[in-house]
Amino acid sequence: MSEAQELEVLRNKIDSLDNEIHKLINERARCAQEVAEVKQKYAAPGEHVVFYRPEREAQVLRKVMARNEGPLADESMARLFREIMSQCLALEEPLNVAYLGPEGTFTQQAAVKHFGHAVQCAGQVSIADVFREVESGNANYGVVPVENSTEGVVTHTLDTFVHSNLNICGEVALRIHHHLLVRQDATESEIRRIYSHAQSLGQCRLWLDQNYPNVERIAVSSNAEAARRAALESGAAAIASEAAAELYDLVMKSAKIEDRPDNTTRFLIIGPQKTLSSGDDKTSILVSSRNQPGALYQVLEPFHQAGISMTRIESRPSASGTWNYVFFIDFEGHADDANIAPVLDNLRKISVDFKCLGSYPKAVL
Ligand SMILES: O=C(O)C(=O)C[C@]1(C(=O)O)C=C[C@@H](O)C=C1
Repeated sequence: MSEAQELEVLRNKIDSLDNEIHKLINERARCAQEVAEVKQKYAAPGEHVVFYRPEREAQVLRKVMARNEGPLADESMARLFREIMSQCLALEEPLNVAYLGPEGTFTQQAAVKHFGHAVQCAGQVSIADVFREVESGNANYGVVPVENSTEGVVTHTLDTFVHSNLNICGEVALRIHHHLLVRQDATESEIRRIYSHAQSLGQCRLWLDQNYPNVERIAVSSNAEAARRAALESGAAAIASEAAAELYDLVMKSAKIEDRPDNTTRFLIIGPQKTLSSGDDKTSILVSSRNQPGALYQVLEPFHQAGISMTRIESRPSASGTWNYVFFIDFEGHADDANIAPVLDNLRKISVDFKCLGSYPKAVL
């Protein structure tokens, strides 16, 4: 057989497989529409029907990864299913997602990674605005950064939870690569200012000390804003993502300049609903205690007793006079789990204030 003939045989096979896949995807979409009807049928009169089910989505993606035999990588296959589910959910209910903008931020990438491309994303100017959009019902869900492996916690996000009634219903981890971006017409000697978000300047501190020790570093509200300025001002550069480079027509002068190659940011999905157990979950709580000897020990000891694995603890000074410290604690498991519910009940009793910020599936992708 000639090359053309061999290709024709294989392409015919691909065409017929595509046909099958196409039919199956639409069959799946019709099923999702039926799921939506069932959800509506069983909702109480006037009840807000919740179409988005993070626990089910996590289970679907975990199953995809577990049964995958290749040659496609587990993660690549899960990303394909992520998109299929995103489109199926959009048939049930088109979602609006507020994220810490503007367009081109890592938070936007996190939103797309978590929800897929079938949601309507709206960039907000601050973390507080993301919370407000969801609280007012303008957006169904919100996405905010919460911690970075190099720079630590995003204090703004934690502090906003203190006065918010929203729940955490998901998490996303994103590997963060920073690039030094300049205008197409820029030359080395022309860089006099480098713009970026304070967190990103921190994540590239050593690289900047080595390569641009005498250049002014200016913290701005987001990396995308930094890119926007670098595009407008001569003598300016930005530390930002590849997406921001494309958006603002900048070129990458130096790529992957983050000090630590494993630089990762964790984002939270916030929404009005509580999430059911997916079988592999995390819970975030906020606990305040008095400034007295043994207070922190009292908070932590029940976790140890119950064999609950803590993944993070963060303390923040209390804004009100009544709280001396606020502890933000993440641990493995769901608030409804038999070994966890009594620990939370106990904490509720012994703390000055206590809030369960939400139980949610561990990030799959
Ligand atoms: O199982 C459901 O509840 C569905 O709505 C179906 C489906 C899916 O496409 O698999 C879609 C949206 C939900 O967020 C979860 C899963």
